[in-house]
Amino acid sequence: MSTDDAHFQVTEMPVIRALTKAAKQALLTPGCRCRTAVTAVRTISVSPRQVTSDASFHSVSFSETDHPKVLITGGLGQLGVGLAKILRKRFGNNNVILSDIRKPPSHVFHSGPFIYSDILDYKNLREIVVNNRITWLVHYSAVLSAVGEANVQLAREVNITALQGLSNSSLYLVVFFCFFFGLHNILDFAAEHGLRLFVPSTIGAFGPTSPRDPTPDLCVQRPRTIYGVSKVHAELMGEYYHHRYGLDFRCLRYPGIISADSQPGGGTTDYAVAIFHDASKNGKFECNLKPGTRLPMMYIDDCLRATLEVMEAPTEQLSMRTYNINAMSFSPEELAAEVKKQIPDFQITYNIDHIRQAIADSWPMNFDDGNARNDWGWKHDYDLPELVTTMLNFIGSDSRLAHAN
Ligand SMILES: NC(=O)C1=CN([C@@H]2O[C@H](COP(=O)(O)OP(=O)(O)OC[C@H]3O[C@@H](n4cnc5c(N)ncnc54)[C@H](O)[C@@H]3O)[C@@H](O)[C@H]2O)C=CC1
Ligand SMILES: CC(=O)[C@H](N)C(=O)O
Repeated sequence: MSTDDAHFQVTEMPVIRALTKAAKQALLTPGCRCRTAVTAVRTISVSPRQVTSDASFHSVSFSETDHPKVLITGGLGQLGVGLAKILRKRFGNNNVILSDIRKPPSHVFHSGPFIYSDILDYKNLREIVVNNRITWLVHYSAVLSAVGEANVQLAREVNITALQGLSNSSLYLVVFFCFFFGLHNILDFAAEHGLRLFVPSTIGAFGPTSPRDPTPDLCVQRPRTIYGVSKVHAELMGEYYHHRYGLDFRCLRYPGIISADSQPGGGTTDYAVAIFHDASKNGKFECNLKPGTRLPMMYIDDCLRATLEVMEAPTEQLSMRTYNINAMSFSPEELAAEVKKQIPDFQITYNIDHIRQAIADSWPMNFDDGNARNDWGWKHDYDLPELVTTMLNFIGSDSRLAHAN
């Protein structure tokens, strides 16, 4: 026996035995999340398809004329605060709850309901959904592509699993026994409570063997990042729950999203946000992708409007449950040329981040969103010139305001 094997036997086997025993007991113990998950899945396996239409199965009654009551998870990232703003405008301030595991800045905290919610904690999520009579769930929590490659374990936990702080061998075992899945938590109680569930996917759900110019909705999906793998998993699980249990699952594959007043959370397309801040402040930018790297992109207002539109689309208009959406495609050199039109002295240099470059080289260059346009009328407002003008105006006026204060 090698030293490593001996070490494994001494340190890991008792852990595995103890976990096996605990997991078996837990499955038989009322009140355990493991049992709850099993119960939830069993319950929904005879519903909502098989119950009669007048059966009072769901705890939430939701007529189409009511405003939805929305919970946004992972809401303090690049997209959540903006989404809460447009949903609150439409449905009323108190009907949209923003949640995250981070402390909100004071302007967010005072702009409407905010609640702590860790998507890894099934009981906490369930309480929030029940106590607030949530009818729409927007599941934004995620670890993005570049951060995910730097920390695969974290990406796997947040994007797929809900286990923390366990060694790999015990991790697999407990996952197997206990069904403690983050996304699966969400799917289970979304189905159980009849929620409309939105989970965003990404251009990163495709890989080097997908057609890249353009990439259609349905084609080979073999991503090479943990982020992409977790998003394909979410697409497939959501669609499976839709077909199997009638879950109202809706999913858009977003391109890289560009925003002025919120920072991106560690993705491959982040350069397309940073360039505007650096151009505005210093007149120069060091780009971490090669000049010709073309990727699909979208201004945040288009992205958030698309999200609201697909959530409001009548079911009969949705021939699919996962749609590509797109607005434009450009490379760093094309973006720099457009910025230069407004800041003539602007200079771009290149210092390639090889991990991000490899990711970008495996992603779509152009995104075919014809199905979204045909089915529910998707139409973008911002092309490259409008994007650049809007971003520079916003950042310019913001920094002028900061200087004045
Ligand atoms: N921003 C973009 O360019 C794109 C975003 N998307 C998707 O849209 C969604 C939102 O994206 P962003 O706002 O950019 O992400 P982000 O990375 O900026 O924010 C993610 C948020 O999730 C939170 N979070 C992490 N672990 C959590 C946990 N255990 N429980 C609850 N919250 C947790 C973080 O605190 C963070 O505020 C993500 O699912 C992302 O994959 C898809 C394509 C493009
Ligand atoms: C396109 C995305 O999903 C995100 N912005 C990333 O670059 O990881």
